[in-house]
Amino acid sequence: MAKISLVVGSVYGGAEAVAQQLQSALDQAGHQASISDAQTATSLVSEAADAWLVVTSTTGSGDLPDTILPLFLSLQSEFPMLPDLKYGVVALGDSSYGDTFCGGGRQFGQLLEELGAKELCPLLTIDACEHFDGAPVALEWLPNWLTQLQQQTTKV
Ligand SMILES: Cc1cc2nc3c(=O)[nH]c(=O)nc-3n(C[C@H](O)[C@H](O)[C@H](O)COP(=O)(O)O)c2cc1C
Repeated sequence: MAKISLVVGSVYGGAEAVAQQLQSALDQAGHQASISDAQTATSLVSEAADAWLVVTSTTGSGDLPDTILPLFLSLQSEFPMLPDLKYGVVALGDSSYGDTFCGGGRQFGQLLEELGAKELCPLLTIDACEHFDGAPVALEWLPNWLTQLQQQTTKV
């Protein structure tokens, strides 16, 4: 059983709905998952999760939504090193935006990498051009992420 904090960035609710479905699936799999309301690095780190699952859309031109931006900026300025943390990123975007496709999720993943956290699976992109509902795509990706989490947390 792992403790997992879901970190969500959403403008219109799509990423939030995906995060809720992931939380239910994680709970059903016997993990302790919660959607974090942390706005600062300190409060998120104090949740003492084994893993963070970032679920965020992109707004503007490759930017993070306002619901997750304060946390991102706080992590960037406090810069806590997180070598024991595992993470995954589920990035919602729209490929018609070209170069900035899923830029928000990519920025968050890049920052976590710089903080020394370990990415369990390559970032998942969910393209609004292809999927009206992103939840099935995320739920299909989740088991592999969980397998990696289990393997990494049982390693000595
Ligand atoms: C004003 C606006 C700007 C957007 N900019 C981008 C972008 O730069 N890159 C991208 O991949 N998607 C972009 N999107 C698409 C959204 O990220 C996508 O529709 C996502 O599924 C919305 O999720 P949400 O409901 O959680 O906000 C933009 C959407 C809007 C409305």
